[in-house]
Amino acid sequence: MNPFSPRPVLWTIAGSDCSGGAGIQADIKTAHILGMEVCSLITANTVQNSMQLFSINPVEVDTLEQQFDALLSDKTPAAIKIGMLADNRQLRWLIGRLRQFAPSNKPIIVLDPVIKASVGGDLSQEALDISLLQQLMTLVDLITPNWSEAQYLSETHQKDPERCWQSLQQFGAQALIISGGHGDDTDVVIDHCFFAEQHLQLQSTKAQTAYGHGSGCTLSTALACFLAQGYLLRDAFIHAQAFINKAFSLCPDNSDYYGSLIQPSWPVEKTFYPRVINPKAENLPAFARLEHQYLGLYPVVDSVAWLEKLMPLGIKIIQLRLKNKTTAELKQAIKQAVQLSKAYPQCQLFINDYWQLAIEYGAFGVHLGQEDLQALSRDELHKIQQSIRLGISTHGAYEFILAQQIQPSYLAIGAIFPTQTKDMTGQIQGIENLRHLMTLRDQKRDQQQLPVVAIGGISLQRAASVKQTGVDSIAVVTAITKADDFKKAVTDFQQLLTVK
Ligand SMILES: Cc1ncc(COP(=O)(O)OP(=O)(O)O)c(N)n1
Ligand SMILES: Cc1ncsc1CCOP(=O)(O)O
Ligand SMILES: [Mg+2]
Repeated sequence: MNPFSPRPVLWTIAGSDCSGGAGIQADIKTAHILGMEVCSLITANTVQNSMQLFSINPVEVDTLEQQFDALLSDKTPAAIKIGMLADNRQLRWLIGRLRQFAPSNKPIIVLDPVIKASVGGDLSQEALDISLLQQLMTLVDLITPNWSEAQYLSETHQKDPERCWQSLQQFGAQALIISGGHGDDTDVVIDHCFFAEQHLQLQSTKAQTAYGHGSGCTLSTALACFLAQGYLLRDAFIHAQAFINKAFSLCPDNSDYYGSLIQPSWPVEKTFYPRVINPKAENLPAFARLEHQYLGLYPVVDSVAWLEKLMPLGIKIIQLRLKNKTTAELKQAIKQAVQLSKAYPQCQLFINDYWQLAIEYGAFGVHLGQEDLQALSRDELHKIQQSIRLGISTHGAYEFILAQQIQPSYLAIGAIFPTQTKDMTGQIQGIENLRHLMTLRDQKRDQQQLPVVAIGGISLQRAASVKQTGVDSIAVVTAITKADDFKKAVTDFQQLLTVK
C-alpha cells in the first residue's frame, strides 16, 4: 500500500468499549491496519472490563444525526460497518438515514448485529425490536451474526446454517457470514458464507486462547474493509478469516486472563489461511504433472491455423480456445490440433473447455474454468484425473486455495489487467494481489511447485512486472494474435521470460 495515496473511508457506527478490546476500538484498530481512513459515530459510551458489562450510556440520536451530516459532506464512506445500537430510537433513526442513500452512491454496508456482550449482558438499553432489526437487514449488503444472533434474527432457534440463511433470505438479507467461533467443542471452526445460491465453508483450527474479546467486531470490520477495497465477497471472506486466525495466533495459549484480540498486519501469511471445504476434491489423487516447471510464454489461440504458426517457434505450452462452434467443427479442430501437436513433442497442447473431446482425441491436457468445474461431478473429475492433465482458472484467493486442493497440473490467475478478450468485470487482480496470491502457493510436492500462469491484459510492456511476481508462465491472446509481427512478439516475450 502506498502510504501517500488517499485511503478509502470507513464509518463505524458502534459502541465504545472503554476496555479497548471490542466495539469502536476494535473497529478503528482493524480498519487502520487494513488501509482505511476511519470515522466513528459512537452509539453508546459503555462501561465494561474483561469480566463484566456495567452500563451502556446511549448517545442521543440528535448527536448521531449531526455527526452523520457532518461526515457526509466531506468523508464520504466507501463502507459503513454497523455494530452495537443502544436502543430502538437509534435503530429507527439509522433505518431512516440508510434509506436516504441513492442506489448509485450507496456505500457497502455490513451489519454486525451485536446483541450480547462477550463478557455477558445485553448490549442494548432495551430489547431491540426484531421487526426493526429485520428492516435494517434489508438495507445492508452483508450481516455477520454469531450463532446465537443468527438464530435469534432468523427466528429458527436451531444451529442449522442452511435454515438460518433460508429464513434470513426471506426477511430480505442479501448475504450472511456466520462465524463458527462460538460454542462447539471440536478442534476445528467452520465459518459459513451465504449469498444468492452459494454456500461457502471455510475450516480453520480452533484457537486455544481465552483472548478473543473483540473478535466478532474485528471480523465484521475486516470484511467491510476488504469489500470497500473491491474484493468480491468470497475473497473478503477468506482474507478476513485469515486475518482473524493470525490475530488469534498472536494471543497467548490457554491463558486464564480474558484479554482482547491483537489485530495483526496485512497481507496475511499462507499458514493462517483456512481450508476451503470442497467435497468434490476430498481424497482425489493429484493430477499428472507438466513436463517443465518453468513454462515461459503460453499463447491461447482460437484456431488450428494459429497453432500451425506458433508451434514451430519453440513454445512449451499452448492452448486451443474454441468458442461458438458446432460439435462437428469442435471435433474436427481438436482432432487436427492433436495430430499437429505430435510433430512438436516439446509443446504441451491444452484444449479449453471440451474435456471429453480432449480425452477422446488424446490431447496433452484440458483447461477448465470455475463454472466448468462446478458443472462436473466428482466421478467426471476423477475421470479427467485418470486420463489427462488439468489446468484451472482462478480469480482471487478463495478460488486459488480451492483449486490448489484439487492438485491440478497448473493453475491460472486472471485477469491481471483489464482485457478486451473476455468479460472479467469485478475480477481484475492487479499486480499486488497477484504477488500476494503467489505467497499462498502450496509447498512443493516431489521437488516441484504447482506451476502458476498469469493471464489477462498482459502486453510485452507489462510482462516484466508480471514476471517479477514469480509466476512460471504468462498466457496471452491479443499480444500475439493482434501483434503487427507475431513472430517478433513471440521472440520478444520468450527473451523477456528467459532472462533471469
Ligand atoms: C491459461 C488460461 N487461463 C485462464 C483461462 C480462462 O478459462 P475460463 O475461465 O474457462 O474461461 P474461457 O477461456 O473458457 O472463456 C484460459 N482459457 N486459459
Ligand atoms: C481467457 C481469459 N481468461 C482470463 S483473461 C482472458 C483473456 C486474455 O486475453 P488477452 O491476453 O487478450 O487479454
Ligand atoms: Mg472455460
